[in-house]
Amino acid sequence: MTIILECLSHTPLQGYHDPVPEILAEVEALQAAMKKRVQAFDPELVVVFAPDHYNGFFYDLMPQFCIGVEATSIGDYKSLAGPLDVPRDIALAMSEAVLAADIDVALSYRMQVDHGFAQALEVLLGGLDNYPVIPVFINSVAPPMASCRRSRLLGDAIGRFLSGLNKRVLLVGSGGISHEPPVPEIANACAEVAERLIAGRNPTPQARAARQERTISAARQFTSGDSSLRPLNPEWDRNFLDILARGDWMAIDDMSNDSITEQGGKSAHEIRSWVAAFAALNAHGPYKASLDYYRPIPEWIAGFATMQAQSLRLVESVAA
Ligand SMILES: O=C(O)/C=C/c1cccc(O)c1O
Ligand SMILES: [Fe+2]
Repeated sequence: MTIILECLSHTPLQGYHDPVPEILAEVEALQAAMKKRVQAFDPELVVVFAPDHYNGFFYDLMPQFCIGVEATSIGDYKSLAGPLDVPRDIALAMSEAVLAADIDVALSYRMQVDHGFAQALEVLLGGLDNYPVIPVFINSVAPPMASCRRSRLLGDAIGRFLSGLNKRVLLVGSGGISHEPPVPEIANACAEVAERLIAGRNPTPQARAARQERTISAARQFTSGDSSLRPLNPEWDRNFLDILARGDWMAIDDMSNDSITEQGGKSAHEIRSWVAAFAALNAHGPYKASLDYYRPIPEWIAGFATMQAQSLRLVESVAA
């Protein structure tokens, strides 16, 4: 089995409210390089860890973790819509292995995913169904949330399962780092918004357009400095990325949910996708990681980063 990892921030604002052309070109070149790397690796299985933003998962029944046995992307903002090519038997076996490791993961035969999954799949794989993909949802916006430590344990259990497969596996983590887009919260929502958070599946095209317009206009205000949204936090971002590069799992376990919100913003909890992906890689043995890009991009409301990592076992076997 060979295994590599690619982690990346996502933002649905790409293509709606872009930074200056030099920065956009920088990110596009980076994304093209990631795609080329993945093509060269030619994965036989992709496991993607990502959050949802009240498009597929709602408070009518909000799991902390969910493995998709069948999944469709809804196509919010400019993200691709359509089915993912999920290898059902492997997804089921993975769920059993995770449950056997005492992580109570949910299972979905009709998972709906949004730009959190779809953007990463498009960037890395060139589409939603070009490779077999198992989507793993991690709750990152809907309090109460499980701890970062639990995401590490989820990733570890999945990594140990993957180690038993004789396949080339690509691990993907999509989300973060510091950012606080205008995602509503149930605690202080009016009845109409609360209903949307509890049971807002498949909104009307008008409701979807209004939501997207609110985010774009929030990004304009955020960029101009006239916003109550929590600012990006490059120092916190770099520290988190360094923790992952070093594999400092004690530091991960020490990250409280309150500290993540305070330092990184309400959507910084998406770092859980990175934590799970790195923990899955770590379950296979020591790894070597590199931070390929970091820049706070206010136009996208994103502490925007990409990292790649390889199992040292893979490096050794290639070098031998
Ligand atoms: O779901 C939305 O409407 C907005 C999500 C968003 C906005 C900005 C940065 C991100 O990472 C997001 O997921
Ligand atoms: Fe997000």
